[in-house]
Amino acid sequence: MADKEKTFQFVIVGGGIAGVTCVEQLSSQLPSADVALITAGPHIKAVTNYKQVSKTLEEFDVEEQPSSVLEEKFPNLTVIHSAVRSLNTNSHTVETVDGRVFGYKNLCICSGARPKLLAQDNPYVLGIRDTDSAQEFQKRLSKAQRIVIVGNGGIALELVYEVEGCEVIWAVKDKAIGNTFFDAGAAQFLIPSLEAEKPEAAAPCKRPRYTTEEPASGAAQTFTADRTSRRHGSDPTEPGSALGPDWHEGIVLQGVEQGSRRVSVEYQCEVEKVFTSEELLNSPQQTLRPESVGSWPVYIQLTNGKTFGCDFVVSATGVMPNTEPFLHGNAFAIADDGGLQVDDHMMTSEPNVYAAGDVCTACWEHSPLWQQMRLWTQARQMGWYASRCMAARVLSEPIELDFCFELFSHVTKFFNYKVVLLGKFNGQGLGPDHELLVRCTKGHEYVKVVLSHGRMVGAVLIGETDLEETFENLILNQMDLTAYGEELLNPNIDIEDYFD
Ligand SMILES: Cc1cc2nc3c(=O)[nH]c(=O)nc-3n(C[C@H](O)[C@H](O)[C@H](O)COP(=O)(O)OP(=O)(O)OC[C@H]3O[C@@H](n4cnc5c(N)ncnc54)[C@H](O)[C@@H]3O)c2cc1C
Ligand SMILES: NC(=O)C1=CN([C@@H]2O[C@H](COP(=O)(O)OP(=O)(O)OC[C@H]3O[C@@H](n4cnc5c(N)ncnc54)[C@H](O)[C@@H]3O)[C@@H](O)[C@H]2O)C=CC1
Repeated sequence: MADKEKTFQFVIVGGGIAGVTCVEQLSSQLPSADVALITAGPHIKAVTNYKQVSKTLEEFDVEEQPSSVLEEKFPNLTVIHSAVRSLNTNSHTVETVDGRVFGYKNLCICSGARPKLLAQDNPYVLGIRDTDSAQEFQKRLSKAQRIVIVGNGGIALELVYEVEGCEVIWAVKDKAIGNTFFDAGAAQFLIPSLEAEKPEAAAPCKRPRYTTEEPASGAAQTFTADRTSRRHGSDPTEPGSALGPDWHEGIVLQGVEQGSRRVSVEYQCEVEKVFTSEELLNSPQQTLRPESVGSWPVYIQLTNGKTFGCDFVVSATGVMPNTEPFLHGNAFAIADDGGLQVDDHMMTSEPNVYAAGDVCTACWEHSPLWQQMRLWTQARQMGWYASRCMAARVLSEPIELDFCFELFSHVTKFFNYKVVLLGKFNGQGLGPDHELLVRCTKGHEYVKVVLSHGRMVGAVLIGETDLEETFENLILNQMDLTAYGEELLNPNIDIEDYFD
């Protein structure tokens, strides 16, 4: 191993939302500390226009910026453009792929996650994570007549709604769509949107997009995924930062045909096998051969006995934390989902090593109203809190678990509806010991409240319900709502006034 080039007080690995938030907060709190950000690509993801909407709900935009913007803002910061190849927690050093070695006093790993693909090396199976993979998807889609989307979470929900001019077969394991966010009732509310035309010219998105081209010096960038160039200087084998809210706005998700959306859902099935045309022709099991054999480049056999030919398969089947291979050789405690276990100070099992964002698994005793989901907001919150924990340790100050981990909250958009999820929105972990109240107006709104022992513990709000702040308060103050019964969702009562 080469000699140590320099030892920094803080080294942060990863230029996604978790790593960049961590760097910004550290540099603001400890302006004289020596901080290094090690990240593979030339760009970083920065949170802009941050707005605390209520006690726990937050909104912000995301900008992909050249890392020089960060260095100009924080003179104490050095950005090292290379991926980490290995970490040695005994010697407190990291080695980058370009052979340089840096020492650290405190390290925060924010290396994100990568798609957990159904078939790792199959060229016809794509995952979507960063700008490059989104571009590859768009390029392949533009020539496609039929694709199969496997998975029932965030990416699948976005794609089935957005893709046009191409037949989409959507294979889901469950009885209803969107299992990571919704119950069957909400799914039923949303399904008609798949058959309806997309509303004309959606309001222009205020969030800046992500780029693929070198910007004018110091400028933030715009995503134009019809360009085919790669991120300059980036290694295509290294994962870039994850896309985020509204990533698909501004890129054309259009297949080879004209016309609108055509989606058919295959419920309660998994993938048995993915075959190429040649493999099918050579298969001894004649029954596996669909009539179309030879006309598609790839075939997918589902556990419901059906086989579909298609141009390619999108594996939207969740993510795997990025710990391989650079953390090998250390004794990190790893959670069942593959994440680095962190305690309530975002510290891993290795001394002076913290982690934040998609790469980590929150292993402290959670508030009864919070759960981890690998989301943009949680990446920001964890990066921010990890930096505060590191600073508190250096300053020998006490620090308590941040309030943002009290209540799970997520605002997003699916099928052109605003979606707000609060607390145990799907009764997670409550067993049969809970009650649901639902109010639904077709095509307008879906409101579900989860009650446990008369107290509100979660809610799903789809549409412009304007209920999020009141419900957030009711969940946080754990008021006994037994006396209100179903009146709680009576549309003729102004609930905000009621609980004022
Ligand atoms: C298509 C898509 C849509 C999404 N939509 C939403 C949404 O609407 N709302 C929402 O809340 N969340 C959404 N998410 C999830 C959200 O984007 C992630 O949870 C979040 O960005 C994770 O941030 P992170 O900083 O932990 O990781 P990442 O953004 O993945 O950043 C990790 C960084 O680490 C770097 N890195 C990796 N390995 C190394 C290494 N060995 N050495 C150096 N650097 C390394 C990478 O280059 C990258 O810069 C979406 C995700 C995807 C893929
Ligand atoms: N609007 C939002 O909040 C969005 C959030 N995201 C986030 O981005 C990340 C990646 O998104 P997704 O890949 O959609 O992950 P996800 O975790 O949201 O969903 C994964 C889905 O794949 C299914 N699945 C897992 N293994 C499978 C298998 N072998 N066969 C069939 N189905 C399988 C799961 O049941 C689940 O429905 C997630 O962290 C997600 O939360 C992504 C898009 C939008």
